[in-house]
Amino acid sequence: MSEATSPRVSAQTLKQQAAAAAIELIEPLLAEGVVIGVGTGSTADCFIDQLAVLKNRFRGTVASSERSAQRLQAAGIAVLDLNDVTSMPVYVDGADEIDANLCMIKGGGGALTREKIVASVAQRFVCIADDSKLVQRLGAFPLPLEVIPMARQSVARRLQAYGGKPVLREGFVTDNGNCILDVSGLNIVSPAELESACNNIPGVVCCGLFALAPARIALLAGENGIQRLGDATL
Ligand SMILES: O=C(CO)[C@H](O)[C@H](O)COP(=O)(O)O
Repeated sequence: MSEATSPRVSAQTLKQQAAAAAIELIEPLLAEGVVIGVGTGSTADCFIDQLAVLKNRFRGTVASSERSAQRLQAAGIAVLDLNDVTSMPVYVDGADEIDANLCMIKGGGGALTREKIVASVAQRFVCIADDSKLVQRLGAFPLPLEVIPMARQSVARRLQAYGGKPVLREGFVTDNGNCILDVSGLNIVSPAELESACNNIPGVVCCGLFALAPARIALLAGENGIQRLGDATL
């Protein structure tokens, strides 16, 4: 890459900046008894690392993956079973793509099902990412679907009927013991309609579209600072 086109700020720094913006946003919510939902991925890792400083100011977390649970525990942050938690004020996670309506494609790390479950219990989803994740239309990133292994071929045929090109994520097993199909070539005109359609395919455990319940706030870090989309207040 030439000097003229090389970014001034590294991708890792942008992720840390997005995570820091989320910490600043949620800090007023922290109190004894409060549980925070925590996502999965390299940006969520930055959030976990920064949340560790505040670990004595809230009850604990629910993690969206074994990977995040391990990182939280290593940081000394309590990890709770979702079955022991009735409410969470916020869920913080990254995304593979996000559009202006705060609909997302998630699941690049394969944790989409637990991410959607934990997010569904939280009152609001705060998406943190570098601004390269902001797209005009979702779908350049292959859409991940978690699928029951016995149904991977039948699900793949149904996705082909939608114009998709499903590829099995080789050698990958989700935390729930299932496989992932990464589907490219989809023309995602209506993310919510496609999410509903995928949800209705027998054998699909979870679709990586988060459009029926999009993020409420996105904090996108770029060379010129944090771009905030969505609700004006938390
Ligand atoms: O959905 C996810 C994991 O299943 C992640 O949120 C998504 O892949 C973004 O990850 P990263 O922050 O590493 O770019």
